[in-house]
Amino acid sequence: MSEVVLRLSGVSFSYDRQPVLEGVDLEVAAGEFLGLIGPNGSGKSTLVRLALGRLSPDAGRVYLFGEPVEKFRKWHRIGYVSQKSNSFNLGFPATVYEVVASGLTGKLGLFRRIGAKERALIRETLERLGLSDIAGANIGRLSGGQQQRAFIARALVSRPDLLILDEPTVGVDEESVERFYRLLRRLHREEGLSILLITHDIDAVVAAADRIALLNRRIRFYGDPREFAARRGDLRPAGDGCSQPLFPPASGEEIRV
Ligand SMILES: Nc1ncnc2c1ncn2[C@@H]1O[C@H](COP(=O)(O)OP(=O)(O)OP(=O)(O)O)[C@@H](O)[C@H]1O
Repeated sequence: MSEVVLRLSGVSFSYDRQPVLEGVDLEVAAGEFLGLIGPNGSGKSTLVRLALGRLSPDAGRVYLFGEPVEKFRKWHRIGYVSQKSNSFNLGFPATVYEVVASGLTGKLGLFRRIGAKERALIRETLERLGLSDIAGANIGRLSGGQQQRAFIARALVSRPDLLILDEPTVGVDEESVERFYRLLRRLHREEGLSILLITHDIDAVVAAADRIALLNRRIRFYGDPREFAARRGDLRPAGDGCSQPLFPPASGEEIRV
């Protein structure tokens, strides 16, 4: 049986008294690429915060690599690019190299210095993401696409087994978005990286992922991307009683939800 890198089992969560997630079951198997989609405010980022142990569920359990999240300590096994990375304190005078190096803090601890092994890891990661030529550039001066690659490089430098990306293509030009999906496919297919991608790029994620989860407080669909593509016009936001489909049928254009 293949390892499950992330499992949410019966997870419910409310902010104050407002329920945001109810009875969510979800897993990412080793080497799997799961696309998580859903309308604005449907609980996607909250699910990620629970998966990373930054919030505790009101009910249910979260496991990372088979361990309850509250006991999990091997954070270098997880690379995380948050929704806010692109607005990451861009006035801060950090170079691309320094941003990528900061991804090793979890592995090294805050006070251990970077040695030859770590420098090699950083160089290799910069190379892999096509950032070597701009390693010395100030992050604040780069294009959205270059910044995005720098944040992905920061998440990858500790050689994680699971990469979690929360809407990484927001504010990034079209060509960089295409390049981003090519990169994800390569990391997933050639390097066996497990990926949880939260996105509004439905067509792109349906084409790239192994499985799709559609969230709207509860999981509304969980399965094969081709089946999702065939059924997307029938999926309702609040179950069968609702007449409004959650997505229009595919039109060949990218549809934002
Ligand atoms: N810290 C918070 N305190 C109170 N309510 C919150 C907080 N964070 C999010 N919410 C609310 O919880 C609900 C789910 O938010 P969440 O950010 O998880 O959704 P999302 O699917 O990631 O949305 P989007 O696609 O817009 O990023 C929303 O109604 C949101 O307003």
